Amino acid sequence: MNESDTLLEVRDLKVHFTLKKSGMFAPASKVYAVDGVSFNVKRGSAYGIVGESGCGKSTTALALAQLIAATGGDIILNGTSLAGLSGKDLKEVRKGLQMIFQDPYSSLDPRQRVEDIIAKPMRQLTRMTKTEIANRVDELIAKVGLRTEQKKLFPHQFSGGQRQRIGIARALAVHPQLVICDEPVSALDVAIQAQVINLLKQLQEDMGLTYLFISHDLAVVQHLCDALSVMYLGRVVEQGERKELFSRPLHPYTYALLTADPVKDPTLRGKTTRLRLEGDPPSPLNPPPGCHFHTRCPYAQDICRTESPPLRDVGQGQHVACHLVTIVDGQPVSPVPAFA
Ligand SMILES: Nc1ncnc2c1ncn2[C@@H]1O[C@H](COP(=O)(O)OP(=O)(O)OP(=O)(O)O)[C@@H](O)[C@H]1O
Repeated sequence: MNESDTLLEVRDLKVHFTLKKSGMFAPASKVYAVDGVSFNVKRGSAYGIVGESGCGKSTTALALAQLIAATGGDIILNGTSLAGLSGKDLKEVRKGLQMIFQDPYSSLDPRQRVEDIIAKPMRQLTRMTKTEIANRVDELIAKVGLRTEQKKLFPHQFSGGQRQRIGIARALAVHPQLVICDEPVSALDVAIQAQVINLLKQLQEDMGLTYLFISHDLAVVQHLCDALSVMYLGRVVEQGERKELFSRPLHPYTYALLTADPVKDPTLRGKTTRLRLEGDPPSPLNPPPGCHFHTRCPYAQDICRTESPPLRDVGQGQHVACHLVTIVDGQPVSPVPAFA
């Protein structure tokens, strides 16, 4: 990949939350919400981050959007490290990183008209004139499929899908370099989900947008994303291009996610053996030693219980953090069965 193709580099990102002591002599405890996450996002692409609830997806998104502070690591946008930026420089970077949130009900100010909601980032972050802002509001409203006269309405006068369209227009208002979508459709009905996903795809084609797309739903990620990382308990367990990862998952956790609901993905019907995960993920307050997944992995060996597997390049852009994946004749061999 050419250097200039990379819009975002995330290097060893860590977000550890320190919890208040429960008593005077109790030790302070830490939540290892994001614990050394690295990935690259190509300009003009859609990059997915998937995993179960609590694996650290939203925390990663918030840290990237500079809405919470990272504990460690670096975020490099367009070749510029964001570590230690402040004041005007930080404001400029924030402009380039806009978010679309999960809940279109709570993410829009109920007291503001739609035109003011969409205009707000332009008023705060740019020097655009009133006329320029008004024209851009009209342009964005049309782009997301709403009618111009609807700009005078308040959020409660819209359906969930329409509100998410307003959230998308607001995120695009200041021409962001990266649009971070945190579960943008999971609060919507299935039929509306498809409409919003198609709108995001259309906008990407029309405007050359780059997305970071956070979702627990692999079907949505498969539809929209070019490459992805699979997270488990604060770490990336597997990453690669969509085609490789969906046709040949190597990590037992990725395999379990992909085969969890074979009926939902018709392309996998009849080709997979289901790997059912028992129990919930352990707490990020007290992650298990070694591979975090070993407590739920049917293939776990002694080494998995003691040594943390690094994320290794296994060819074709695929990376996996599993002791049990080996390379034979240049090809990765995994303990999970290959799809038929
Ligand atoms: N401000 C905070 N203080 C302490 N712990 C936090 C805080 N924010 C998140 N966490 C914890 O960090 C872990 C990761 O949370 P996060 O919301 O990033 O996960 P997620 O994968 O996005 O899950 P979900 O889809 O349910 O939001 C969870 O255990 C969560 O309880």
